[in-house]
Amino acid sequence: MTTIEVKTRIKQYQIKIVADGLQQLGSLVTAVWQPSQVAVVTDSNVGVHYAQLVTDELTAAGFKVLVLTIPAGESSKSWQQVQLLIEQLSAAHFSRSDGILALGGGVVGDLAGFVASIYMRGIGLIQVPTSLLAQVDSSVGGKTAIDLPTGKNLVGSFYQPDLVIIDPTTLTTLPPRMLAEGYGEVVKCAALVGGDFWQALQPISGVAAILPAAPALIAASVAFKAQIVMADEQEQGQRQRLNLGHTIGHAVELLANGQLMHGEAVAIGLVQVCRLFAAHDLAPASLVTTIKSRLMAVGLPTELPTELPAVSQQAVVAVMQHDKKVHGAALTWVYLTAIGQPQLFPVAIKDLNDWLATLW
Ligand SMILES: NC(=O)c1ccc[n+]([C@@H]2O[C@H](COP(=O)([O-])OP(=O)(O)OC[C@H]3O[C@@H](n4cnc5c(N)ncnc54)[C@H](O)[C@@H]3O)[C@@H](O)[C@H]2O)c1
Ligand SMILES: O=C(O)C(=O)C[C@@H](O)[C@H](O)[C@H](O)COP(=O)(O)O
Ligand SMILES: [Zn+2]
Repeated sequence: MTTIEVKTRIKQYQIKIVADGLQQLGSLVTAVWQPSQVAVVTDSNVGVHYAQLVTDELTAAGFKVLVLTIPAGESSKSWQQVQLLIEQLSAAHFSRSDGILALGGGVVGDLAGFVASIYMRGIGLIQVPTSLLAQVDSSVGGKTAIDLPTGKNLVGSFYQPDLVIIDPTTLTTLPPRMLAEGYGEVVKCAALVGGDFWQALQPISGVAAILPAAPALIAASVAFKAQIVMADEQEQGQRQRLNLGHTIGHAVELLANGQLMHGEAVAIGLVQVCRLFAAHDLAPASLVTTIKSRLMAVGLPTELPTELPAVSQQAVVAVMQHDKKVHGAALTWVYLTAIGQPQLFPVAIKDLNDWLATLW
């Protein structure tokens, strides 16, 4: 078992990376929660595999369990699902002594985390991520969110969990496309860190190579993210680096309307931001091929999806104006001058069209 400590201004918790952690869930959870009611929020794919095991473990440990299943997919990060979950918690008389255990990918974690943060102004939350993306990124750091038609994650909170239990064994049921998209966030993280982490990606070729490397990739990603979150929980400064590839990625993901997964859109965003800053002579052009080769090695997309008419330059610029890195009249970009060397760069909103012109 690997344990990583996270200490923020108001919360201290542990991230535990445990092979077969679901089989030990009862004892892991009782280390932080007294027996009470637990709502296991999961989705229609993940619940089939793991809801029974989790329920049995929690019940044996003395908890009363309510399983709440949402439809799988990004469209569940919605007001409608927030309302449904909250009404179900209230109908079951959940109190502030009770908690939510988010069992699933980033969609479940973001939605259930948001609900935990607003129901009764905040109840207990444990993240049990089951996708690679959620294990390397979304379960850690306390960002919770739902989407609006105008942009990704526009409603949410910073709400740290009481515990994160990462069981890499759950990745054995994850479909290859989802394994690859989670790897998109690993490439982002390794590109920010550089050094041994970046070197560790060089032998990974083909989706099948991700699974055996996963425990080490998860530990490296989570350790890095925890450091950033501890230094800047609410993204006033250096946490913005974790948004590398997301300024274009989030806009493309939203406009693709379900055709691209988050990690796929981030993969496109990573390569395109390197192209953009190279075109403006602010970064070496060689970075484009360096990043692209790691993403293409597992079959991730790297080009703007020009076959989707909704993803036009004009539409991307319009969506970017809702990016949470807009401060006043400028949007802060994250880019790399080298692997392991992220930088921030503000661009005036009024200049975004011209700024992006080289990409289309
Ligand atoms: N809060 C954050 O810091 C943060 C960070 C990165 C991404 N995100 C968000 O996370 C979301 C993407 O997360 P995701 O890629 O995990 O998507 P997801 O939650 O939709 O999961 C991907 C698919 O895999 C399935 N799945 C998950 N685990 C499985 C398993 N073990 N076995 C079988 N099927 C499984 C899901 O049902 C879904 O169909 C996006 O909404 C993104 O904005 C949040
Ligand atoms: O944790 C963070 O901070 C990140 O930026 C991680 C991102 O990978 C993640 O997609 C996050 O949800 C993006 O947040 P947003 O504030 O840009 O919506
Ligand atoms: Zn992301």
